[in-house]
Amino acid sequence: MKPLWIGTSWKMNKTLAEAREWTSALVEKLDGRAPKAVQPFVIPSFTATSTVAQILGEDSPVLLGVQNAHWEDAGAWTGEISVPQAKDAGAQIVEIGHSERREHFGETVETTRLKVAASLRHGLTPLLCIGESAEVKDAGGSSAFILEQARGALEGLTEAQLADVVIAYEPIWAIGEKGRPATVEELVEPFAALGAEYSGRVKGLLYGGSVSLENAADLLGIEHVTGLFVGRTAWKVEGYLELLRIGAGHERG
Ligand SMILES: O=C[C@H](O)COP(=O)(O)O
Repeated sequence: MKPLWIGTSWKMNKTLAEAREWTSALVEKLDGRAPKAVQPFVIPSFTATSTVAQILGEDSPVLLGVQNAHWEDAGAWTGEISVPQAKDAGAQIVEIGHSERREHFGETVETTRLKVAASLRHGLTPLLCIGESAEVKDAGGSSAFILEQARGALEGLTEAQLADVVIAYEPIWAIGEKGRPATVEELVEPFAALGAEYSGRVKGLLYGGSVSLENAADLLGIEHVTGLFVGRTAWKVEGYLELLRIGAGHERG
């Protein structure tokens, strides 16, 4: 049975002192072991990547990621970082295509495809985020929309490469302060569509968007869901540890 992936992106939050505090508390509580059948991961801001890597230490049960990386290995791309630089700083995961990057920073299906390929080329796990707007959902187009995003980004991969990819379905309407938590009923169909195409072929099919201590267990119970990608609830380490406990206690069919 593959582990449940339970992780957090800090988005544009946390000073180095805050990053140290969160990570040190996590390391102390985990004491070198991941909770049963759970793969924890954390995705800090770029500035904290190497600090978090040092605190996690070598052979940590917690994987480390970056929130974005360019598809070129180096060059005149002001403001960007490359996958080799992310790897050099200690990252094992590259988050790609979060809706905030698609909306505000011009991320497209084509750039997500290039970034997935670059991550795999350097042996890092692409964490591909997909998700539809409220307008697309209201028009009944959620599953078709997210499948198009996934297929576009993963086009041309071999089965072996696909097996290194993690997909996170994060409906835009469910993310952040302005989002509304999705009900289990609303997520069954999109996950059935994703599961029909990718279940068993990718490393994980995660759900993200207003995950809380109240809804986490129910979300993990949705067919084909094999993990959670969490923002606000995990930014306090106690919240993250509680989510890991919920994951460890989850009975899988
Ligand atoms: O990357 C995480 C997601 O965007 C979810 O954020 P949230 O849990 O604060 O809604």
